[in-house]
Amino acid sequence: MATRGFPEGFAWGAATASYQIEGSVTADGRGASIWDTFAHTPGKVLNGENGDVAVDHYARYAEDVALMGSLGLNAYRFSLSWPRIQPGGRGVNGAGLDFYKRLVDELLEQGITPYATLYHWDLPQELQDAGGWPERDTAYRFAEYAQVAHEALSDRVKHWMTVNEPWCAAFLGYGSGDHAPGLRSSAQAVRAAHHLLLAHGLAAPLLKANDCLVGAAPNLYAVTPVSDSEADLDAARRIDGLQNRFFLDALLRGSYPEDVVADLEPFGFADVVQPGDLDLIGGKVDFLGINYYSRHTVSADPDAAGMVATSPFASASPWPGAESVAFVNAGRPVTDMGWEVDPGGLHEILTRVAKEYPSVPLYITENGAAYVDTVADGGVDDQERLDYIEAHLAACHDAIADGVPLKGYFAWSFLDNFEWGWGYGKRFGLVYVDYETQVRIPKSSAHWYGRVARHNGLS
Ligand SMILES: N#[N+]C[C@@H]1[C@@H](O)[C@H](O)[C@@H](O)[C@@H]2O[C@H]12
Repeated sequence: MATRGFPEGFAWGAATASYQIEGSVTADGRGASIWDTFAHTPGKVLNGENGDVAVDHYARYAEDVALMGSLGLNAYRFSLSWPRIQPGGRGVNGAGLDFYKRLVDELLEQGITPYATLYHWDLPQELQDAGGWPERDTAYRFAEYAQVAHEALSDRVKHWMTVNEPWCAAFLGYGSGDHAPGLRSSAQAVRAAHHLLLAHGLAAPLLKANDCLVGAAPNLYAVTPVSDSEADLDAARRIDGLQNRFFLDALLRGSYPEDVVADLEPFGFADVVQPGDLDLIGGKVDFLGINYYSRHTVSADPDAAGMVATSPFASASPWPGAESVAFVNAGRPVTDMGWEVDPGGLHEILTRVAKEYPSVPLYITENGAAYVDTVADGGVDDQERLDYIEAHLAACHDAIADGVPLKGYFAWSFLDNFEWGWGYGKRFGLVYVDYETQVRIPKSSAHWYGRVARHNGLS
């Protein structure tokens, strides 16, 4: 019995993404994505690993959904592979859509509510060849893709997210180059950031048809200066602006923060936004997803590279707006990613968003931790990951008690999977995957989380 109960109907889920788990990258007409190209480029992914096989979810989806059901999850967040549905970024590949129809039918059969993300970074390569996200037309191609997917699935999928972590897609993909397509241009990065939001704005009205709800899933961080010096306070303002307020204001208010626009002026940002764009972008969500992992603790440092470890090859070039900002460790325990464990930061983000952007239902669309896992006696005892999730769920419970309209939580991730630049070197899953045999082993955190879901709360 839960002593710290959550609201009735709370969504207890786990999250994944297409390129990270599916594999079968040429099956049934799938085209190449920028991550196929990037991962096959030497020096971009640890040990030269890629998502060609991943964890074979395209073939094993029924087994994986059955495992979700047996554990007790009532929701599942997954992403659609754009190049599986539109191989060259245009048209319709029925065989690609059929996979997602099969997947959704398995979920519904298990009583699991599907939450579909349209863009989790696997842009069709042909659209990148035509300019990618810095090119305004890509936003219109996305809206067409969204229409195709929605027409095929909206009879069964009622929760849609347009873009996952547009900050990563823009600033790591086009700014630092640590993510696909691996370009390093601040001007391109800020263009990409706006066009990802424009893509959301163009698609959102289309996705509401057929009684559907639409959201987006930005990655938000609590941000703290190392001191109250003017320089450190400004460093925190800049990072909070670019990481959080740029996306929250656009999505929820239909505006960009003036200070952030000024910070981005050197990169030509003012030329990117066309009249009417922000009216298209703002106020379209029925809910907001929040991906939360940790807090940024920052200081002003003219010699700083301004990067958080997002890949083993983290470049020295800062993402736009992070010049002369150092990201420091404040002494908290860290996960295998080197990210500080700070559940208080999640409570801070939730209560801040609820206060500053009121009346928007919220979901934690990603939260979780990488730790080194070891199989022993046929099981995996991942107490650190369990403790991480429990502490963050306790922060969610406190936030709800403080009036935050939190409707669900998705652990990242259901399965160990391809962790972008880290390849298979970082395990975030509730379920362990033996990458040689593809055998799944629910970790102790999976069994515990399933009990939390079934009891709708923490003990
Ligand atoms: N790194 N890391 C883990 C996790 C990544 O695997 C997801 O694909 C992203 O949405 C987000 O960055 C978070």
